[in-house]
Amino acid sequence: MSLEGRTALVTGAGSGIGRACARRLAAEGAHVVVADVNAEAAGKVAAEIGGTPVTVDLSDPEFLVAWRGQLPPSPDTRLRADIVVNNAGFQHVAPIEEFPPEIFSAIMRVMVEAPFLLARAVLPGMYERGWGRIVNISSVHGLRASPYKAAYVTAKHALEGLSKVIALEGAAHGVTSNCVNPAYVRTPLVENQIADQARTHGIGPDEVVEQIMLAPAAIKRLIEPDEVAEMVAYLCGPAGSFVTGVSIPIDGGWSAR
Ligand SMILES: NC(=O)c1ccc[n+]([C@@H]2O[C@H](COP(=O)([O-])OP(=O)(O)OC[C@H]3O[C@@H](n4cnc5c(N)ncnc54)[C@H](O)[C@@H]3O)[C@@H](O)[C@H]2O)c1
Repeated sequence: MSLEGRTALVTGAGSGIGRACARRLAAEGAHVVVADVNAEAAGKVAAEIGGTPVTVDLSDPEFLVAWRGQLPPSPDTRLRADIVVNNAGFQHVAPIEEFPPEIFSAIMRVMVEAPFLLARAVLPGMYERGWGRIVNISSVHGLRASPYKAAYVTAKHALEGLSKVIALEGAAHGVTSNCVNPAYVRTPLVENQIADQARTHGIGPDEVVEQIMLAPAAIKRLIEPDEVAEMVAYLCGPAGSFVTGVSIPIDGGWSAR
């Protein structure tokens, strides 16, 4: 129970990797604020782990106002968090010349601006208490590109930069900031991608996984959300206290090529 007494905000915690992170951090004793645009999903996960659900759309620049209104009253009006896991995200696949600009903007707001706004809100408190952990769920696409994922690749690369700047500014105040970079994780986001690609290429879902998704990886399987959550718990726990400003691939050897 290395995180007893800590409060962790996990965005997109209603599903997939975020849900696994929320459960894992709660198992370490943290009180978890389960934030998601999907109220039902946030409520379910929060009930499961004794956390606080927050319904929030991170594509709305005013999301912090909605967020504050749902948290239990605190003597401190600022957003209190010892740990932030920036996980919420989604993607859209299209060639650049057909990529809708409004979807590009929405992806940038959720995956780059929201982590920036959250950092602005929580860092002063972390600095005062001399302890904080920011973990950004980036991707292999934060380190390398794929065609047709302009917004996703751009957003993840930007998140890598933000994470390093926070690491440099936070170091003197006991705050670490890191990225975790998974390849394909078995979550609803990936299940949808498998179905889309099966339709596009006229092949079955198993062929999509084997022939397309796992092609660059050395270990030929999808990752489980708990395997990502384990790395997040490591970065937030005592063993991770000297690790900052890095990006850790969990990609079955993809980035070794
Ligand atoms: N699944 C993968 O293979 C994979 C690989 C690398 C990185 N990632 C990253 O991991 C993160 C989580 O992905 P996942 O696969 O668990 O996806 P998921 O679709 O299972 O879960 C994403 C969650 O984010 C929430 N969300 C989406 N838009 C939101 C918004 N505007 N405001 C608040 N919440 C919002 C959704 O409601 C959902 O609960 C994403 O940032 C994704 O880019 C996923």
